[in-house]
Amino acid sequence: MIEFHDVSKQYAADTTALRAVTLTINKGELVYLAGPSGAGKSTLLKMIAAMERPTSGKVTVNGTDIGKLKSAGVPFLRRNLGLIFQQQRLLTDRTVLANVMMPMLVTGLSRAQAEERARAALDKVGLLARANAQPMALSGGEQQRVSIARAIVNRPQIILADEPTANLDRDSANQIFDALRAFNKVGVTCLISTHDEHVLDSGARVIRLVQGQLQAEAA
Ligand SMILES: Nc1ncnc2c1ncn2[C@@H]1O[C@H](COP(=O)(O)OP(=O)(O)OP(=O)(O)O)[C@@H](O)[C@H]1O
Repeated sequence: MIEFHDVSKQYAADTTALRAVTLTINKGELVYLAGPSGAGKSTLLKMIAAMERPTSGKVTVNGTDIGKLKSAGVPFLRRNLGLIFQQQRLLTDRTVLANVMMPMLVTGLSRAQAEERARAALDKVGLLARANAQPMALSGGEQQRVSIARAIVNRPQIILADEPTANLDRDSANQIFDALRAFNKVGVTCLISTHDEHVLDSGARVIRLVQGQLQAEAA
């Protein structure tokens, strides 16, 4: 479903974010992407969403070659992706419910349908009772759960989460991981980056990057 073949990414002559990365993530897998700050985790995730292109090598997502994807094809690719990225903050002047409804209104779903699905998504992350709150009235962990609800409302096949527990305490982080694992259980492929390896569950598949290079996976 997601394949990297000998992928390198160079931002500038002296900045190489990924070096000859080859990996396959199958449908339905939950994979953690670990590694220190600057290791290339965000770059790898951005490539799957066509927010960055490989300098060399090939990235395919559901059979689509990201390097060859025209800009008109990007929305079609992203329709299958639930993105939880730091730069996609909640709109602070809208309610929690309005934030979660937004991606559906963009795709032309009726307000009534969008609201019904948004409420169901908020329920799944345990925040239905806060639907009418303003995001700033929520804790950091709650805001991140709203971001998860917003990412999953269009029923994506793949969730990409970039450091979804950054700046959260242990309990809040565990709630985030529980929510993501629940979506994985119903078949959504999840790729989650983190530099906090304490939160990884034993037995999970962990892909580790160091200075842009993939380390051998533990068997
Ligand atoms: N848009 C960009 N332009 C130039 N250099 C960049 C850009 N994005 C990332 N880099 C550089 O590429 C390298 C990898 O960055 P990346 O953000 O992928 O790492 P990361 O593992 O996600 O780090 P962090 O955990 O701090 O987010 C770093 O040296 C970074 O400075």
